[in-house]
Amino acid sequence: MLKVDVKKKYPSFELKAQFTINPRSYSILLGPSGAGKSLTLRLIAGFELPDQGKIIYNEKDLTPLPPEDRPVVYLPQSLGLFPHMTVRQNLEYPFRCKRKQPNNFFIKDIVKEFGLEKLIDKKPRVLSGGEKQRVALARAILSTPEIFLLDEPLSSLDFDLKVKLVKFLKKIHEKFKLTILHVTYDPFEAISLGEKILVIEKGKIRAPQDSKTLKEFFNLMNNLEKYMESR
Ligand SMILES: Nc1ncnc2c1ncn2[C@@H]1O[C@H](COP(=O)(O)OP(=O)(O)OP(=O)(O)O)[C@@H](O)[C@H]1O
Repeated sequence: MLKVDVKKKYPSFELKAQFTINPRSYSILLGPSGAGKSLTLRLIAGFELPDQGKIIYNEKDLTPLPPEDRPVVYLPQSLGLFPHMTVRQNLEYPFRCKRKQPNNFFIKDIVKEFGLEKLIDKKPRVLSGGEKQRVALARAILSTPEIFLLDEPLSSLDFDLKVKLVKFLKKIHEKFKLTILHVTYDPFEAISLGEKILVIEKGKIRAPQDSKTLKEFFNLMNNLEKYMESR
């Protein structure tokens, strides 16, 4: 289990985050722009350090560890694919990073699962938004982390593609039994994917069992129908 209990203060923003993530669960951190979603992920990944508090994973304190020693992968909004490398080279990167020979059986499996066969020798600049998302997710899986931190992974996609990738993420989550924390401002993504939805507003995360949050959650569900109709 991942336990987050941290505070971080900037001159114009303060984050107080206290929540837990269960193993193999799909959790959503839902909130508007500027609420502190990316900052929360960056604290868990170790790219930022908290002013107070700790991040504990399976009884181990991750707080003093550098990003490379944490059992997490952080998938940024920009995806971080290497533009000068082909899809294959991007997928091999997690192995090279750990100074290991690429596991070609594992790569082949993932390429098939993610439908990347025809893209394998292409460079990221010629891929569509959805294809880039799939390559980035495939590469994240090949790095075999224990926790996936996905920062608005579907935000740049049109609605039809988003629906496809939502289904795909669900399938991948179930098949590989992943622990995912997915950040979004989109209630559709939250409700479609989240087994647990944490709501963040102005740097404060409210636990899902909190009644106000639940009320908001049900309002979101009611709004979902209207949202779908409006597309
Ligand atoms: N290194 C930093 N220095 C100063 N302020 C920061 C820093 N990092 C984040 N902030 C502030 O923290 C607030 C939350 O930023 P964050 O990127 O977490 O928002 P977000 O919820 O992910 O928004 P978006 O959906 O637009 O990406 C912002 O007001 C931002 O200016």
